[in-house]
Amino acid sequence: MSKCSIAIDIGASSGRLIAGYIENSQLQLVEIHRFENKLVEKNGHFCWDIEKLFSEIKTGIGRCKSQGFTPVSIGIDTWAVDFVLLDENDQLLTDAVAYRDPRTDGMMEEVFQKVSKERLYLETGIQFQKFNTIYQLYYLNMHQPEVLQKAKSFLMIPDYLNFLLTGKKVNEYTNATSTQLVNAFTKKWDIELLNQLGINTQMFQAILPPKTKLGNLREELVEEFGFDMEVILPATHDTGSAVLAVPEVNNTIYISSGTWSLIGVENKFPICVTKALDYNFTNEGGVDYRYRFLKNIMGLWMIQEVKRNYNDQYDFAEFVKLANEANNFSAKVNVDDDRFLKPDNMIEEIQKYCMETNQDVPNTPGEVAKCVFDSLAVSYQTAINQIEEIYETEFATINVIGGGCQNEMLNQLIADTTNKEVVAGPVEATAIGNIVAQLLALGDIDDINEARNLVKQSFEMKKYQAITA
Ligand SMILES: Nc1ncnc2c1ncn2[C@@H]1O[C@H](COP(=O)(O)OP(=O)(O)O)[C@@H](O)[C@H]1O
Ligand SMILES: C[C@H](O)[C@H](O)[C@@H](O)C(=O)COP(=O)(O)O
Ligand SMILES: [Mg+2]
Repeated sequence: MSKCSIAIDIGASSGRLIAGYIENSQLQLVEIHRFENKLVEKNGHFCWDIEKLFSEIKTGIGRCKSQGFTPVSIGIDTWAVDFVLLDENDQLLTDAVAYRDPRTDGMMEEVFQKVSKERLYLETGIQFQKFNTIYQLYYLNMHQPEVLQKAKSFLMIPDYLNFLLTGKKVNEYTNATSTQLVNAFTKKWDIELLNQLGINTQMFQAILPPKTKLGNLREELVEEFGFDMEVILPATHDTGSAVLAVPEVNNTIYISSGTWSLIGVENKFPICVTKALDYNFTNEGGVDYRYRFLKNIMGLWMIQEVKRNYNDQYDFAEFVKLANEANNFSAKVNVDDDRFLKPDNMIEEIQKYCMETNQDVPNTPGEVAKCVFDSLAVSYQTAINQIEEIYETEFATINVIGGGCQNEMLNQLIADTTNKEVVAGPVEATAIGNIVAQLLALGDIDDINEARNLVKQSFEMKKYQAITA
């Protein structure tokens, strides 16, 4: 039986359980279990099926031994901002409502009546996304105050899954920063801000950093699995784990390319200057209290929805092939328009946008896909220009990580549009960062530099240069 550490990485479109271990000075990965993640409608809201997700986690853990692995540790990472509330008996008071649910429409403006946008940004350094946790809680404050008053525990999605595994209730730092309720400098819950918004401060848990050893499994789970293991906090915000796996951060802009495209750089300090506010960049927490200066771009969510609209008739590789064949189609959309956050039909929304802007309307799967990929590349270029304006320097390399780095057409489009070298990989950057954080906690790796060198020597990266016309 091989000893390993297990990463549970659950993104907005898929989850995976990956076993990781070091052999021959390389990080070896074995995918043990992969499952779909998607929104479900529950009690009038878009929600995550948290019970199904935990069941999939247990299925994956149950498969380890049969695949020859004895896990010594496990870490869970997921998307950001979303949470559940527990009552005094640790029972769920809320569903796991998803950030794409329209309940937060207008909540940002309500909060600005109490706290200015400028103050929020100067203190938290977090980008203004209408689905941030602060606006979700403010919705509850306005429409279901009794729920907030009864709440004894606020747990973000990975925190809750950790609670189900261990019985321990903590808030992990990198994900807590995505709430826009953590002070970027003290790295603690901003109690004054919470009080000003009338949000119950008692339900928040201690904020603990990545590499914290949370404890062992609940007894009943040890019996169920036939083995125990340490539950360790990675960067439980999936993008925080992905960025840890970026092999070379110097002079590099990363694009964590999955359901979202998170484009940014790694810092040792927060950047909360006016220009960063104007361009809506964020300073999410990273491992070792570094900062992820980045912004959300709508991402491959758009092609995921196009795929769904075509009843999954084409897979992602086929969309790339069809887009390449539609190379004369040139209409583009502003991917960051809120209309693309959760449209009833993504294809129709893209077509409407093109009509409204007097462009050719995409009618074939290839034209729609090309419009999405071309539009993403333009949005990346804009964000890169903004980063270089704020940093007053040029970055030489763009490192695309995550599932989207398999989109060779988009990688080439990014190189052509930005005239920079694009390095693609690793695909499972998030899971890699998750495992690496565990190995750092276990002392198998000394520090982040050693971790990034291990990633560099373990995974192949593909390079793209701009093709001049
Ligand atoms: N073979 C492929 N070719 C092109 N794109 C791909 C391929 N496989 C996956 N993708 C892209 O990767 C995306 C999923 O990336 P992933 O990081 O797994 O997302 P998340 O973590 O948000 O669930 C898909 O939406 C798709 O656009
Ligand atoms: C809603 C957040 O902005 C989102 O979680 C983002 O931060 C993120 O991490 C998305 O990861 P995916 O793997 O789902 O693209
Ligand atoms: Mg992901």
